[in-house]
Amino acid sequence: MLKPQLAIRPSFLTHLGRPLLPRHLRPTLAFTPYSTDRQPDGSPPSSSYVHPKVQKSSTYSQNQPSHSQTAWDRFQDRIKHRLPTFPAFLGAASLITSLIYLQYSSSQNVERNRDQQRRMDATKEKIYEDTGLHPDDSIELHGLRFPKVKPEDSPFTLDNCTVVFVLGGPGAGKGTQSARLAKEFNYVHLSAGDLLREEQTRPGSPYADLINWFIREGKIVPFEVTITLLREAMKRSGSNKFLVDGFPRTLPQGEEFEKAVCPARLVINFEANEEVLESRLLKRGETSGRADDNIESIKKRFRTFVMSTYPVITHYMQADKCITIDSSRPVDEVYADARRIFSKLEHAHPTEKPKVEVPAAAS
Ligand SMILES: Nc1ncnc2c1ncn2[C@@H]1O[C@H](COP(=O)(O)OP(=O)(O)O)[C@@H](O)[C@H]1O
Ligand SMILES: O=c1ccn([C@@H]2O[C@H](COP(=O)(O)OP(=O)(O)O)[C@@H](O)[C@H]2O)c(=O)[nH]1
Repeated sequence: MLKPQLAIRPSFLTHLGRPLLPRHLRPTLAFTPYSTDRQPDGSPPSSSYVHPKVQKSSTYSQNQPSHSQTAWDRFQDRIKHRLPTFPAFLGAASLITSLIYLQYSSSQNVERNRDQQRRMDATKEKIYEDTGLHPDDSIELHGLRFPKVKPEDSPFTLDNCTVVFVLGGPGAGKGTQSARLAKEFNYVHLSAGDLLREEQTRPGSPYADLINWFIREGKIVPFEVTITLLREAMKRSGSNKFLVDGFPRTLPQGEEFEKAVCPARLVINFEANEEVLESRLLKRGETSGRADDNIESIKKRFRTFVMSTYPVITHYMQADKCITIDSSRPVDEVYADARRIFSKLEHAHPTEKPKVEVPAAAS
């Protein structure tokens, strides 16, 4: 009985080399039939014994290379005798080329990095000479260089504290109402704007130019500066009840403050339309001496409020932590609503806002 047996033993190299050969040189799979019958001399069947009927039709004449040998056969022979084949040669060549290229590019990188380092050192020296601030400990923003503030250097977390954020557009009456509330309900009133203005005029403050520029432009001073000033003021006060007026100005500021210092108990939003706000601010500008109470800065402040601060109010409204008071009414009327809220705050459940009905702001 004849059984076919694969003469080509599958190996990685035969598969590797096969596609490189032109189609007409590729072998068709040749079978070397062998017999399971006993051999003519009576010895047991052997895979090396080829039946005479099929011996002639075999593609391979066993160990003897013949003139009709194909390129594939020669390739097979080379593998068998562990001689280098074309794909192996190609692989080795590409490996060597890659190594040479890697070596070349890494030496180029080293040179480029050295060059960059030299340029950075020169710039740092110049910054140090020009500003007296060490470049590694300072930041440049809008052409202004100021020392890096690291709130983690002065950690301050309050346990058992009550913080109420007082928000609203510029001129909404945050400062006016907060001052009265703080007095009556024994809170410490911290106006972020006032703290920044104090820092701006403090002799030797490295942040003076920076704060001046941001306030005049109606932009929000980098948070690290403001939170540091707030923390210092909170520490100094020795209290644990704060009305934080005009802060947070952005969502990340609120998140950071609540995480690092203390969660807000409540948010009061004083609301009035831009027409009312503008006329109040222009009037205040006649005597306030503030660099931002002029029409150009006011317009910019309105834009910043809508873009950056209103989302903070919306966020706390959605969290059911915010009460809005119509502040376009006279000061006393506004205060009457505000004090009703604070009267109930002490007795309200610590996670709930006080249930007080206040008239909606006119749109
Ligand atoms: N309810 C009000 N009606 C009229 N004027 C007000 C009222 N509340 C505050 N003001 C005045 O408007 C200006 C802005 O008030 P302020 O409390 O400084 O606002 P904010 O702190 O929100 O900028 C101040 O001159 C203040 O006296
Ligand atoms: O947390 C704050 C509070 C205030 N400001 C700056 O201080 C200015 C005045 O703020 P303030 O609250 O004193 O006045 P408002 O604009 O609300 O009338 C703002 O326009 C900002 O430039 C800031 O950058 N971060």
